[in-house]
Amino acid sequence: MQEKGSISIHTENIFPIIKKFLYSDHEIFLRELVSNAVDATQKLKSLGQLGEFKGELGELKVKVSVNKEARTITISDRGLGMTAEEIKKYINQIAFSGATEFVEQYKEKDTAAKDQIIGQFGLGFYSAFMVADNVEIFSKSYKDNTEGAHWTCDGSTEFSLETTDKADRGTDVVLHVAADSDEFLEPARLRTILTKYCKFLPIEIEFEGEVINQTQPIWAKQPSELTDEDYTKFYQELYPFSEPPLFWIHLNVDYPFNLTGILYFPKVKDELQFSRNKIQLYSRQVFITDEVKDVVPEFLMLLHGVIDSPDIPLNVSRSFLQADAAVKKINTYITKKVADKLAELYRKDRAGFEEKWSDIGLFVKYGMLSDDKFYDKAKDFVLLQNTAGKFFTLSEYQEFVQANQKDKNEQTVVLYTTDAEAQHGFVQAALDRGYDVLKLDAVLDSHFIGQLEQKLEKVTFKRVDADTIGKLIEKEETTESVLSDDDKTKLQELFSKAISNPQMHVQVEALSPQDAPVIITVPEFMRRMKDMQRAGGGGGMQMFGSLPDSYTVSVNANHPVAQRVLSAEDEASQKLARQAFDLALLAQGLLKGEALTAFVKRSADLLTA
Ligand SMILES: Nc1ncnc2c1ncn2[C@@H]1O[C@H](COP(=O)(O)OP(=O)(O)OP(=O)(O)O)[C@@H](O)[C@H]1O
Repeated sequence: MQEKGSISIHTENIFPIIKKFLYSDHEIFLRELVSNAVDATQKLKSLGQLGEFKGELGELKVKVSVNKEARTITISDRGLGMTAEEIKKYINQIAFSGATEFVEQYKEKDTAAKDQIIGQFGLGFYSAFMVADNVEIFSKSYKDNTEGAHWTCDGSTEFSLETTDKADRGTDVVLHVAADSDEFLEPARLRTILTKYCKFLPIEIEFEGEVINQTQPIWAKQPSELTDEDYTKFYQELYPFSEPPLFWIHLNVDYPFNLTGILYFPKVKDELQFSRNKIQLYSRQVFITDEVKDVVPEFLMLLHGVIDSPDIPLNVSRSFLQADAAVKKINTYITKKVADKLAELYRKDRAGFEEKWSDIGLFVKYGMLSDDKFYDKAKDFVLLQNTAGKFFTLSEYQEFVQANQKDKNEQTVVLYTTDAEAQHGFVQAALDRGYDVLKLDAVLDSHFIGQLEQKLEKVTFKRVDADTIGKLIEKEETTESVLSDDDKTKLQELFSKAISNPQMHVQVEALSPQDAPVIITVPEFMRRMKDMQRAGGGGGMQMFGSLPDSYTVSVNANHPVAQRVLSAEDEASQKLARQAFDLALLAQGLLKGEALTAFVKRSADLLTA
């Protein structure tokens, strides 16, 4: 039998179009052809199990070979094969109908829309023409009494089909590599492509006498069959030379969508660094991409591992993915699983959970900020740590501080430091008062504070240096001033003059005599505004500006220094005031440059006076 025919495409020259516009992704032809071979093999295995195929399965490897001289790449399987009729139906009609549809839609669109369309088609068999100018199929069906078939197509819409002597069941696809695709004749290149896409295919793939894949990756197994070692070993295989993961989650669901996978929590410490160890996306063990944006919620992109789902549409553009219902469900499912796993770790091993907190805190806070459902779960296990190193949950902490840190308006004031070293004086003052101070010094903490204030009732956060200790948490009782109102005004004027900086707002306050003579603070509100401005990219100038616009300088009316400044002679009084102010700057880490030099000199003078 010999037949010539025309593939039912009504558009001329579709191959040049496709070839040109899919250029960047040419290598996927191998993934498509090898997965077709694997599918055909698996179908035969199923037929065997169903009793519809009674012959010997024999060795079922898929073999990939390359012949540089002959300029061919051959993909051979011992799967169910195709008769000539089936080739006409499956290759000429099915495989090429995708192409026709593609070109039809493609013709009318502008460039941006074209990019989107390209993404929407599974290329399948047809992608062979991205690298070959002639493709042959030699196939023999598993069915009894069928003849081998030989199909040839040169990339035009013409094909030829004839019978052939093929002894063995299965299909050989032979690509005659085009002149512009020489790279694919390099065995090293092919090996790289195979390891990228086919490393976990369920049927053995042989290349240059070696099996290149693991047919049973651990995510396809039951968690009960696996040990911790299996999980960490697999992690090392995925990401060689990486630090071992903290823990992992084995995903396994088959309704209402199908999904398996393993997500690993890496050690991330306190950085929002997007790692190179990305989550890999598979569909039935075929690698698809490691661009999992939209499939995995953004805050979980810091995780590592694999996700395998036949329900994730392949070769689709981003906007398509975002709208896809299955993808949305997968997203929700993964978020829930991660929250459940964290809750379980917290419940079962609180000490271990606290130990890992510096690594997982970031995920948890990021998750709470970006997903309300996650917030609802995580609010019970998110941890706060105080300056003494003790951990609390949100409710434990509120309970812990509420007796002491309620202000006169019944607001619980949570005190925190963003840098326990630099703010040491203020932290100490708060602790001396019997208050507790939290360490909130991580990347996302300023946002996290904002969220907690919104969600928790009657709770406000204040950084320890937001005010003088007496006013940080305002109580009913007030300390009496030993100074008269006149003296207070005079003191205020003396200090303003000595400081002579419009950014410094001097006020005289009745603090405890044990407090410092002068204290510089930045009101919480003001500082947050500044932080926001900075985060919003206020430009390099603001980034490196050493002072915020406004500081509060509280002069302690009850400190002996106040009396001395008031009673000293003009020049000596100014010197004292400046010295007291510089001390306050020093405590805030703000004394620098010329001012610091002057301070050191003045201190020496005062010591010898
Ligand atoms: N090696 C093979 N052995 C047997 N049948 C094959 C083989 N390769 C392709 N086919 C048949 O040709 C059809 C078309 O293949 P093609 O790869 O274009 O699309 P597909 O595999 O159905 O979908 P996809 O776009 O996901 O690859 C297949 O469905 C299958 O029936």
